[in-house]
Amino acid sequence: MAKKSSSGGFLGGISEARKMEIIGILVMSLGGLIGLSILSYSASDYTLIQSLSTESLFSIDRGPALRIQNGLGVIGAYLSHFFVYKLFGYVSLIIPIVIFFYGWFIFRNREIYQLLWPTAYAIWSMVLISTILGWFNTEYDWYSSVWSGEAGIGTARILQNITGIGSIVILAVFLVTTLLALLDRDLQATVDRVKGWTTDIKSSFNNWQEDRQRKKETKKKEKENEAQQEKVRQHQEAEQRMRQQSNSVNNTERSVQEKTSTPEPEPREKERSIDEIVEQSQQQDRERMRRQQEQVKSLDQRPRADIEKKKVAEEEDDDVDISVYVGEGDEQADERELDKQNQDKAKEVPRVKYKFPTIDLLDSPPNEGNEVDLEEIKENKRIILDKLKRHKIEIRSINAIVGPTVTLYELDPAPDVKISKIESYANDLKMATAAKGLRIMAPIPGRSAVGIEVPNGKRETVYLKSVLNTKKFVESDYELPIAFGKTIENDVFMVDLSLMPHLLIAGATGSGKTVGINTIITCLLYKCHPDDLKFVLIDPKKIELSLFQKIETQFLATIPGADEPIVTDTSRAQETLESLTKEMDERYDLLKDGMVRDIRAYNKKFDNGELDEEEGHRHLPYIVVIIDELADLMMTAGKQIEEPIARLAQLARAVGIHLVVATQRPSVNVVTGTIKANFPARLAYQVASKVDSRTILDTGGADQLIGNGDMLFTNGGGMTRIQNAFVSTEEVEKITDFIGNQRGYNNKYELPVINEESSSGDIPDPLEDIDELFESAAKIIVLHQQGSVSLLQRKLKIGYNRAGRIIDQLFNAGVVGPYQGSTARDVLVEDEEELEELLDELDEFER
Ligand SMILES: Nc1ncnc2c1ncn2[C@@H]1O[C@H](COP(=O)(O)OP(=O)(O)OP(=O)(O)O)[C@@H](O)[C@H]1O
Repeated sequence: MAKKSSSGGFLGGISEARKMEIIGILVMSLGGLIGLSILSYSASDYTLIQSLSTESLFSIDRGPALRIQNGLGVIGAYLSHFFVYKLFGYVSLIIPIVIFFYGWFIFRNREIYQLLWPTAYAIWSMVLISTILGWFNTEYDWYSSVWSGEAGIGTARILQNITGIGSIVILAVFLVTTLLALLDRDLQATVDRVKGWTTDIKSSFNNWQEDRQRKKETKKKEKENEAQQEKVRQHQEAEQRMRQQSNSVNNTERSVQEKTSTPEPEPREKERSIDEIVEQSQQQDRERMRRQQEQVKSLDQRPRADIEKKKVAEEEDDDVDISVYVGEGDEQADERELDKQNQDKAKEVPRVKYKFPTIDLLDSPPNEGNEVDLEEIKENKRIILDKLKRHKIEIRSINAIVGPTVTLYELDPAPDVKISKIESYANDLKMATAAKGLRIMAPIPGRSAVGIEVPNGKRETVYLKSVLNTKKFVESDYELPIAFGKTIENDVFMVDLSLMPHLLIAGATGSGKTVGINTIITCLLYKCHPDDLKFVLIDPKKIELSLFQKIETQFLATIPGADEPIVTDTSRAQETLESLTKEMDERYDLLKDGMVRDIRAYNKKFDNGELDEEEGHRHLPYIVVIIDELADLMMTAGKQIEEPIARLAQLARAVGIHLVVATQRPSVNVVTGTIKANFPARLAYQVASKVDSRTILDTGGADQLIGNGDMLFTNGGGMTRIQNAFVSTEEVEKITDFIGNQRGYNNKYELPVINEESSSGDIPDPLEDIDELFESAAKIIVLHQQGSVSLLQRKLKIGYNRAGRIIDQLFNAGVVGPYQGSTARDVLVEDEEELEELLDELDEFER
């Protein structure tokens, strides 16, 4: 519903949208009436109205006024005299047409500034055409002045005075170029339209094929399901028979054992279908990861011929060639291209009026490209060769690739040199170059060369604008594109977060993590509409992400009743993560209901109107959860935080929930095995030690980085060194102001309410809604002597919330002790015998 205007009075009750519609109609009518008066212009009307007295206008007998031929009467006679006679003749018709269009734009609530260029074009055409017609009027008496008006004739005369007969040639040239400009625009538009049609036809054909395929698969699955259910039914019947037999033998035993072994067709089926979705999406992820790894590899193996090459003069005292390369980097896009694309994208979502941040909010780099210090390169070459010569290692040639932060020296050793030997002299080389951050790759992955990265004396800041304003970023069709920065070859390094699917970041304090997170968020803000993306920001340090509270109504998702848009305390963080797991479960149900495999297919189906809103279907935005400082959370809440993170990381990829988790302390008790196993994409800034580097990257290297956004990225395959793009706090502020000052959504995106009792230990009535798995759960807990939610999740293959609920019921029944934070609850029942007694008591109590 349109929001009512808050101002009081008569207009106070009218919504903004309705006001615009009324104004639009008024303006369109004005245009229509002026048009009518011009079209019905009659030269005699003006003489007639001059003879009319004011009284005659107000007399009931209209008399002479009746003779006015203009469709708008006396007013029309005046208006048309002004427009047709005084201004540009009938060509003045362009003016009411323009006014009409303005009215239409207001009526449809469209951006008026889009009419600026067409208005200028229309006015220019009006002056030009009336001048051409006026020119004929001045030359040929027979030609009526109503076509050009006095203004047209006047401009034609002035032109004739200045340029004589050449004036008609000039006018003809203007006319042709004006027409060309119009034709050109339309031609492009026509070509685009035709292209659009062919792609539409293609995509609907593909959709049709996909649909057919899907239907086939669904039928197959249904058949399988039926067969499975039949099996389960038979199994149940057999059990039933057995139960009846054993009933007479041992009544007590039956109650516990049978319930444990009875299969549950409904939840099983649900689990199975979720498993299928997960399995399929994992398979897709593996495939994507393989492609990304290939991409990274191809970066390493790229022929050097396609980058700009400069050769340093050879030195006299040695005969080793050195060639210096500077990557040309990615092609820059037109300054306005991203903005234009975003304007179109915003129009496609009429649900909310939204303007993407414009590229000019980002600072322009002071100078393009990085300077190459040839002296420094020569000096490093000399040191490297010198050292290696002393160890009798012969090098045939050297390539130096100058990146924004480091220069990579690629050494081509003589055939008899053992490459691993060079690595053993790493420390020696480090001492000799006195360079902090020297990294040796022996060999460079996929090549038979040795790489030595030496930091540049003067490093180049990679401005975010120079990364975002490239064709690569602008034209990318990634769902969640992140352009981290530039590689050593000056290429923009870009990934799709929706494919990664989660990202683990580590870096010592001051290494550039916060800037890195700001880069990630900014990239997403420049490419994603708030309808398609929400952030959940968890910031225990309280200040790092506070800048983003301004975009609350557009981009932030919170739990209901949250007092702050950014989560800063641990218990809230825990609640939020649990709520996210619930959102994930709900999304899986929606996907299952919609019979689709992932969020893309689901949204496509929903947007095509194939899913019913009344059945709870909705457009699902991606949710990017950013945790800045995992260590703080893990130290205070441990398992309570780890569990939902691991569960989200394992399962949430298909439903569009992605995690970006950063930590200063990548120690094993923060980045635990469970967390690591579920985060294949890792990003390391400079860390304090080799051990830290191993924890995050599974290998050394991050300890050799040199801070300020120097980073290593791996997605399970190779490792890429990147200089993180720099975005300043001021730039982020400008962007968040730009977005935050817009009206946004009436309601924030709220995550589902979690079952309070499952996390806080509130006590539900023990006799109400006892879970079917209650007794099985009790047995498991007593058997393992461990009152933990995750144990039940694993053993019973159920969700976190359900497991939590059962634990609370077990607490009420006296099987486990109270909630004790990060450690598991105490088990109060010693063995199965005691448990059976307790359950019997409970049975009696129920009766
Ligand atoms: N990509 C970059 N390019 C240039 N300078 C950078 C870059 N990233 C960070 N810096 C510099 O390093 C400083 C520290 O960065 P940042 O605040 O991101 O570190 P941090 O790892 O978040 O530290 P902490 O954990 O203490 O908050 C910045 O103020 C900036 O001057």
